[in-house]
Amino acid sequence: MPVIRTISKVAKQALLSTPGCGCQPVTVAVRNISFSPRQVTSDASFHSVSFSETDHPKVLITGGLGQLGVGLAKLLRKRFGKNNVILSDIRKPPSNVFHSGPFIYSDILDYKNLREIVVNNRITWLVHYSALLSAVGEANVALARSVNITGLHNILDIAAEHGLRLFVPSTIGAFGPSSPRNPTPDLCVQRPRTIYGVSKVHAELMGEYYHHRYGLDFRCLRYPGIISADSMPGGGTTDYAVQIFHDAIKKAKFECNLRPDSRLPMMYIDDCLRATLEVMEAPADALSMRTYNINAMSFTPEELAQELQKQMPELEVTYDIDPVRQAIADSWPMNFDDSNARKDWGWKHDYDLPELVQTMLNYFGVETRMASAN
Ligand SMILES: NC(=O)C1=CN([C@@H]2O[C@H](COP(=O)(O)OP(=O)(O)OC[C@H]3O[C@@H](n4cnc5c(N)ncnc54)[C@H](O)[C@@H]3O)[C@@H](O)[C@H]2O)C=CC1
Ligand SMILES: CC(=O)[C@H](N)C(=O)O
Repeated sequence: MPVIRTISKVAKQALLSTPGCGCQPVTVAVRNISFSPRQVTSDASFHSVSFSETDHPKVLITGGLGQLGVGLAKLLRKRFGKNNVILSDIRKPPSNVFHSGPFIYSDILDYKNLREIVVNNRITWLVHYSALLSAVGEANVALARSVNITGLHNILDIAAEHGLRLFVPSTIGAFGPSSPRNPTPDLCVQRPRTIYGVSKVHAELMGEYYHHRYGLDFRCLRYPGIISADSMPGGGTTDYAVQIFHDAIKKAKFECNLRPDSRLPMMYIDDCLRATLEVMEAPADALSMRTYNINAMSFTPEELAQELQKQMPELEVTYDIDPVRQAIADSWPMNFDDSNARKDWGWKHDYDLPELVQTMLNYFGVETRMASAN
């Protein structure tokens, strides 16, 4: 078993050369030692795509047809050029998305297909958005485990083999009932009670392990619940904060599936996508950690409804609690401490609750006027 012997020899040397007490991270760059974290045949060799900081990155976004991917592709294409950002998913793209830039089929559970896409397109940045979210994950644990954990393993191995910069989002859902909830710092107890949360803690730890062990340029932000106007959420606990706008506009009525006092951290999508670009562009030496909380605002359904009612006094909100979502919300952070992101790479949000509500209503107002003009 020549490959395995070589690996253990290199690993041993790396461990032995660790200075001091051995508590320093062992950084072994994949490209320097020609082995991959995945078991490979002895004649395989890996070449990282050399990415000079003056070049534009070539970006692949997985799970790109969900709530966040299309918006991120738009932002990155503005910055790096249309053809340098490839959206991928297992679903069929709507025609406006298909015609707005490169789109490719990619199932993250198909390792060979993923590797082919990375190689053929000379990908240098990978944004890994594929996932099953909290409520959908509880309804289908086996699939969530497979997509969120097995899929992540494929992504990590491919990113390490090809020297990619890898972004994987985590979430407020990576914390649980034994975490401090108000506020929740970056480093504290993480014992989530959902398969979604467990898979995200796994992603944080595996990404950081690959960073220390193989030199993978892993970057991770824990997103709050994200609110967007032109894309719908994919089955999470914070979805109510998007749905309320749609129902307010359509029917002036909204039935909320969380208790009126369920406080959760939230963020407008533009802040979330900008944070993602900013942390991806941050110089490595600015990052004292590889996983950061980011925050903007925290509110309850009642507070969101009151802010909306300032502009739409006719809006009626009732409550019909979904016990699964409520139990999840009760175990998540109420306020998020993102002081490390602010200190290390200058994170600053633009939208608080009043600006969020105004921006969402403006968006729908424009749409309504356009619809009635047609
Ligand atoms: N939207 C939010 O409020 C938050 C999102 N995040 C994270 O951000 C990322 C993106 O979130 P959203 O866009 O909201 O998710 P979403 O649920 O809207 O979209 C996920 C996408 O993954 C795709 N997918 C599922 N199985 C796949 C597979 N086998 N191969 C390839 N793609 C597959 C789905 O088709 C879907 O388009 C996720 O990792 C999520 O955990 C984190 C915190 C908050
Ligand atoms: C906060 C999240 O991760 C997501 N929106 C969910 O509610 O599952």
